[in-house]
Amino acid sequence: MSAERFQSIARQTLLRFVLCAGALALLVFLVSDGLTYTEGSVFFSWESLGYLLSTFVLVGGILAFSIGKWMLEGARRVQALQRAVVHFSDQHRVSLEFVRALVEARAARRDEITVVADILERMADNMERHENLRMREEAKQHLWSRVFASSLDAIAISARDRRLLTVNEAFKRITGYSEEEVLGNEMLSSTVSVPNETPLTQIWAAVEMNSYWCGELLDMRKDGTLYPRWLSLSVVRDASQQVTNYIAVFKDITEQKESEARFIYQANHDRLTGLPNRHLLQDRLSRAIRLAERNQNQLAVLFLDLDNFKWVNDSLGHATGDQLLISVSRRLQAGVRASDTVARLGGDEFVVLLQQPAGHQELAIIAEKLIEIIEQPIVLGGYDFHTTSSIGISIYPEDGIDADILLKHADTAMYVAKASGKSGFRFFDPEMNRRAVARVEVERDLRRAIQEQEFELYFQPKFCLSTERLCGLEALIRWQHPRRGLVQPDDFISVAEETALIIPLGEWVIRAVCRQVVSWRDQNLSYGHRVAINLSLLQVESDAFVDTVERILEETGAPPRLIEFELTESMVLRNPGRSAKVLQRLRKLGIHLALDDFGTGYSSLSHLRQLPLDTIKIDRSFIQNIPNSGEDNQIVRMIVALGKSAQMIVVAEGVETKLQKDCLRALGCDFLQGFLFSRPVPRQELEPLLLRDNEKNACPPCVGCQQTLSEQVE
Ligand SMILES: Nc1nc2c(ncn2[C@@H]2O[C@H](COP(=O)(O)O[C@H]3[C@@H](O)[C@H](n4cnc5c(=O)[nH]c(N)nc54)O[C@@H]3COP(=O)(O)O)[C@@H](O)[C@H]2O)c(=O)[nH]1
Repeated sequence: MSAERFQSIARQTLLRFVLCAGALALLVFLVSDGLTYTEGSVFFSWESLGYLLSTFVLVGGILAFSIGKWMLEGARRVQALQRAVVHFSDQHRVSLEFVRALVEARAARRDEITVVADILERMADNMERHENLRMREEAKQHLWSRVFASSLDAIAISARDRRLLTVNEAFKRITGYSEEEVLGNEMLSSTVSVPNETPLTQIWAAVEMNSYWCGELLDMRKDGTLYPRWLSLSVVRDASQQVTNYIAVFKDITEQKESEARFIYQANHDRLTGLPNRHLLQDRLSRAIRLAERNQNQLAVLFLDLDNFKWVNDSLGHATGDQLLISVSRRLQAGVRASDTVARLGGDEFVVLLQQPAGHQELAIIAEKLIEIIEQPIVLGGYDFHTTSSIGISIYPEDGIDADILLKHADTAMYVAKASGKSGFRFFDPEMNRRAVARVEVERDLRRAIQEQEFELYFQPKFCLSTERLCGLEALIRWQHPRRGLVQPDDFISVAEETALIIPLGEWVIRAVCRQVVSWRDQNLSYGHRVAINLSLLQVESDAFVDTVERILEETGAPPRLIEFELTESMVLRNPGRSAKVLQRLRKLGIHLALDDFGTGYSSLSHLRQLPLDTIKIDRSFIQNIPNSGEDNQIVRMIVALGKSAQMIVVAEGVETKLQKDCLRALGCDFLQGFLFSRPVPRQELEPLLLRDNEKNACPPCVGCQQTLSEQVE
């Protein structure tokens, strides 16, 4: 089709549309193959020109082509296309709505399609949209000014020279300055300091580079008071990326800082005493170590533990225990320099960190002083209360070069101080550490040994002085360690007691003895009156103890009269009221009760008389010095006399010489036990010594045996 013909068709169509449908514009395209347009033109009615020029003229033919192309495709897809929207993304984001689109195919020629677009209401829509946009813009401006005014955060806007142009209400409230007073001032001019001493120039450089900076600054109010503020500083740039303004948004973070400080304080201090806790102590100790390393100094860690705190807590209650801890913490603080640290690790454990001690001698003086000030009476619940403490000392660098090791070694030394009689102090030495490590191994092995039943009983005979015959046995535990061989009780009983493993271990001993006495009875083997079993404090204090004993007796069928329990004086005196009750119950079961190691606990026999005891065993320490020590002779004589007057059997333990034996005979002892007669021996060695015929070989009546014999007859 020629260009003239195309123009002519277009004009005719335009005319028809303008006349018939009030069309404002006409787009005419020539599509040669039914798909691709080859030519196009846009015609506008005179009425529409006023509106269209501003937008369409700019894009001219290209726009016409785009619209035409779209319409062609649209028309093909939806034959009856009535309504469609096309968006053109130019700067003004013009949206054209084609109200009606008609496709008119001129049948005469297949390659000739005239697309007529009737653009109606478009301009009115555009106008309305422009108006809406303007109003929205105004509303936005209004909203922004309200946000600016009512923001709780202070906002300050400066020009590109950083001189303030405007500030909001929050700014005035926080800083105390009016707008007039700060306009023209340089932004951030009231800053006093920046954490980490970052210079302001560095902050501005960061803003220039990243368009943003935020951080904490210390600022001065108009009244001269300082406050921390959290500030965000940003840059406004124009289209050519030139800085036009700076915006500072900040808030007063005093409260936030205070609550942060409170949180940090709580995380680092003991709630009860206000002393540094373990966490803070470790931090201070690590710093002190670094400093000492730099300055080639020493420092010392004193680990302090109260000797009877558990008793206070259990007997006088937790409130009293708390009072005691507060009082101790104050005394400790008063006892050292302000530059030293007193910390509470928990419970009754305190640590004193001493900077630059002069040496062992000075440390010993300080430790003694601390023990002494804690020993001063403390008024608890209206009463004067005395407490003692034990201290372990470790020194940097000789005992360790890191915080954990120094604390661990001071703790080990404290443990040794406590074990060697309490109310004292000890310096750490490597031997202590070796023992501590060995102790951990013993505990681990003991747990396994209890599972695997690696224990066995040895028996040490007791002899009657008047008849010189076997009159009883003491059962003594031994541990057949798979690696270490036979382990003596002194090497594991204390660990078992500390770890409470003595409860299952003690139960094993009682059960094993009960089974043994039944077995010997069944074999008609006589060992005298009974077999003694050593008890530990923890067993006696355990609520279930008497029930356990009763159950074992029932389970094994062992006659209670064949069993004797040995308790030490210190065990009984620890809680006399409770001990008396336990002993009464055991006595009621028919079990004999002996007081072991008598004479070491300074208890009066009159006190002990109130307990249902059958036997007292004079401690080996008195026996070993007789007959040479007149004093010990005297003590043994007295114990024998007191025991007799209380109708108790008196046993002397640790008899090693004939002289001792003769002396004890002269002093009137009933039974003797000791290496002179026999060491503890295993069952296999003992059994050949046991007598076959009960009747014939039983210990004949003697002063010491009267009581037991009468019971046997019963
Ligand atoms: N709670 C438990 N404690 C127990 C148990 N078995 C033993 N023990 C206690 O262990 C301590 C050490 O016991 P052991 O090594 O068996 O020593 C006993 C005797 O061998 C020793 N002894 C006896 N005669 C003499 C002597 O002439 N000289 C001398 N140097 N030592 C001698 O005394 C120990 C028995 O003492 P005691 O108990 O006071 O009668 C020891 O304290 C045991 O109590 C257990 O099963 N449970």
